Amino acid sequence: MGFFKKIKDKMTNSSTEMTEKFKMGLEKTRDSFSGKLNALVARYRNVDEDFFEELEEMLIMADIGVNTVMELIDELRDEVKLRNIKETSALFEVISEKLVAIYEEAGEVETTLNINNDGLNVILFVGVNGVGKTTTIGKLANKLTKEGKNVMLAAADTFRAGAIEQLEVWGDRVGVPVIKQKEGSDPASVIFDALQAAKSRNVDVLICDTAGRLQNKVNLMNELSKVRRVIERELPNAPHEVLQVIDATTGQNGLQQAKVFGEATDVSGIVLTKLDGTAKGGIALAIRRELQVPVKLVGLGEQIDDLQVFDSNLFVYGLFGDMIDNE
Ligand SMILES: Nc1nc2c(ncn2[C@@H]2O[C@H](COP(=O)(O)OP(=O)(O)OP(=O)(O)O)[C@@H](O)[C@H]2O)c(=O)[nH]1
Repeated sequence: MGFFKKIKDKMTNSSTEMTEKFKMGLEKTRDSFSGKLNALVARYRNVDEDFFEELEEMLIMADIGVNTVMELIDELRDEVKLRNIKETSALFEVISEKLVAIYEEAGEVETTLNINNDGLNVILFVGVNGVGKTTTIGKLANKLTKEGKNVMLAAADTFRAGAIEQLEVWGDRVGVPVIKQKEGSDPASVIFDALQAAKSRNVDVLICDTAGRLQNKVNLMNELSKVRRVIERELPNAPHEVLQVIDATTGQNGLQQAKVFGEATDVSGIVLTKLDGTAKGGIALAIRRELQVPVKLVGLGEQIDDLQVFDSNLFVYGLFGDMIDNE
């Protein structure tokens, strides 16, 4: 069975709404990626070294990451020999298969959030300013509320002007309480208050916003480790998730940010926002491969329900679209 057919079969487990979101959210990447791939295949009928060189360049341009692309090209070369593939047009499916394999080989593919059904769960959000952190917290609060969870927000980004109010707007919109203090107060103290409130009000999920000052790594580390210490002391096994938000449109820069945050705190998952706003969606694969941290959620648009659980098969569907539809 061809790989596109396999993806199509696997997609039957996903709702049509989810499938559509991935297809629409990845439109820019698909137009660029599939468009270039089609042109390349039309130009080089036969698989040869020149073809591989251009393919390599094209994949690097899609932000898949140099190391990942090198591995991918090596594997493609092997596959071409093994299956005795002569025509470039036969490579679409092999490429899609390798993209999924690259993602899955990097480790466990568990992308669901670690949320237990009984007791309080704490999710800590980290990331630099402007990447879509507050918006993502709002969207996640909405998603969890819809799933029947009792959600609370902690406004521990006490540094950026307007951050507390912005979170409150989301709290009102979704209908969940926001625990806050005044601007400039100690984030760890806000988190402490929020934990007490969450415990006494039988909250299922406490989502904590934090400030993202990348300019000063020592401050960032101190702040995050203090916040963590408070959480760990007040609730064993918490935080259940530390999610770093990365803006997909910043490409390889986002990868650099992730490395700094990774040194400041243990990150359990990545939220990749604004995938709909970039033609370089390949960054999702680079992050997985180069950081060894799974992409757990993706932002595929500005609407409240545009935050989706990442799925490597749906991602590849987003990249190839009609080719898979027409299988
Ligand atoms: N198109 C698109 N826009 C998004 C997505 N996620 C967030 N945004 C937009 O990105 C902008 C910045 O988002 P914010 O949530 O304000 O940024 P932030 O990271 O909270 O900023 P800080 O609070 O400073 O960390 C907003 O205009 C959001 O609507 C997404 O997945 N797709």
